[in-house]
Amino acid sequence: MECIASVEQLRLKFPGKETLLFKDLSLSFKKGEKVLLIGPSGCGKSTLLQVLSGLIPHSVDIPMKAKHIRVPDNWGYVFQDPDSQFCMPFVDEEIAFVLENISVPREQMPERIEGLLRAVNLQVPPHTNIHTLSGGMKQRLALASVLALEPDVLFLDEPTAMIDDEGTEMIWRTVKQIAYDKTVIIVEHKIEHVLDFVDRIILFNDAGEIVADGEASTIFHNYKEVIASQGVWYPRIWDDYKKKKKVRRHSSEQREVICLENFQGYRNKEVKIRVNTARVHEGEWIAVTGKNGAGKSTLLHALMKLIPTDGEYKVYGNRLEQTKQLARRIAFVFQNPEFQFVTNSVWEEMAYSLRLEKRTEQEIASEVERLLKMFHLEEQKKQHPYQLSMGQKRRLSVAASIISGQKVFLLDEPTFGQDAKNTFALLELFESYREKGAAIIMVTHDEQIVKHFATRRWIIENGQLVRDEPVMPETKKALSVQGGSSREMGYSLS
Ligand SMILES: Nc1ncnc2c1ncn2[C@@H]1O[C@H](COP(=O)(O)OP(=O)(O)OP(=O)(O)O)[C@@H](O)[C@H]1O
Ligand SMILES: Nc1ncnc2c1ncn2[C@@H]1O[C@H](COP(=O)(O)OP(=O)(O)OP(=O)(O)O)[C@@H](O)[C@H]1O
Repeated sequence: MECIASVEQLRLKFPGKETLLFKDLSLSFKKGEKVLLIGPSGCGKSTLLQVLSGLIPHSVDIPMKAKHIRVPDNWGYVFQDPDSQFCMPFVDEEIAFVLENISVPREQMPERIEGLLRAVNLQVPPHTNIHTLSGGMKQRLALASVLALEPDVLFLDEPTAMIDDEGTEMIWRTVKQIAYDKTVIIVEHKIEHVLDFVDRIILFNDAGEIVADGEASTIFHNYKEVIASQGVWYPRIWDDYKKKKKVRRHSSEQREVICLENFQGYRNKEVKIRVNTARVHEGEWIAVTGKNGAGKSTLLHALMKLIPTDGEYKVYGNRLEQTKQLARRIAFVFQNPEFQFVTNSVWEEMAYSLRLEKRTEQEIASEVERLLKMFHLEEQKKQHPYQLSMGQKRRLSVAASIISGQKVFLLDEPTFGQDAKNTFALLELFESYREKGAAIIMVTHDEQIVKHFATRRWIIENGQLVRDEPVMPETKKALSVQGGSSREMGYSLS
């Protein structure tokens, strides 16, 4: 079959880095092939997609060399971070911009735009400001605007990382229908949704080398050990994890941490989140779940007073009115890690809040180094936070928020875009804090995380906390009879 994209002996080195990311990497893709790229966080999956599409070096000037590169003529690219995708302020204008580029007559545009929004189930008026969309809504729009192009080759870089389960299923159904005869190259950690679609899977190791390349139907069988050793997701990984999961201990302390009564959060003077009554205690892990756009991030923003609020809200019995006061008690991880970064290097980002606390340089250095190691970011310490891979950005945002030692955590999808190794390590770190009495409120779309780690669940629907329930006790019972430790699986952060 005809080759549509390839690289031969690719060598690439990021400025300021001592080592090559790819050392003579050769790879080719056939027309119509559906390929999934998997590998640990930071191994180079996104970079490779950018080389294959020609974005590197044409739009992003990175020194590279290759004996030969074949870039397809007509391609579409869904970026890992939807915010970097958009060039217009409104939803309809964003898609119209793409349609204009492929010469669709103006009078046909409204119908085409509505059809595309339906295809990704983005239920907002077409002339909505993109800035007001939730993370998952933005990802739906990013995909709609790429589908509008009708490209021969689709590069999809974790296109559903922030999309709810139902939406993820629906979006892949749409891609499968629209792109059944196209070439599709996918990077995706949520592999279960694409396994029936892809023909071929390529596994990379930490050094950006190919360690397995084969048919999708056999690769997990033939290379199971090497796949597991790289710490990437594979089918039924949670079953293996459960077998080795250590016994969960419940904190005996039940001190009240957060109290909410008739609490509301506003955006543009409109109530966007309402909580009639809720309590959070030490030792609780609350999973906040709900569809894209339901109001989960808005709830966390309200709890940090990043948006106007009213009603009763106490933290350890105190009414704290300012974000600054709250931040001393509560570690907050934003949904988009980039919104959090305030300095020019990974090291400085980690040191930032310790400097505010006027810690000594020696204390800062020792704490920063300890966490860099724990979060697998040592090699990146001099890099600008924006130059990290998505998984690394996510880990930096978590590490920088928890470094001050608060005991209450508001976490907005802290594991999205992570490989398995780092996901389990992060979850276990939080679990160790919870066991010692911390309180965790965590937004997630991952039901496995809810089942295995949460003690309670808050369901958000249409801007309201509609259910507050304990997580199925039999799950916890099942877990507590399992022995072993996570360390045996190599999932520990430390
Ligand atoms: N502009 C840059 N300057 C220096 N290093 C960079 C730059 N961009 C990326 N890197 C490094 O290159 C490596 C590969 O990044 P890439 O985003 O391709 O990884 P990835 O496999 O897609 O990871 P993830 O699964 O975490 O998204 C990372 O270690 C990253 O820190
Ligand atoms: N900056 C903003 N200005 C106005 N409205 C906003 C803003 N950010 C979000 N919204 C709206 O508030 C509602 C809730 O959004 P929110 O981001 O809280 O959803 P979410 O449940 O976190 O979704 P997701 O799962 O996609 O992250 C949505 O209707 C969204 O369009």
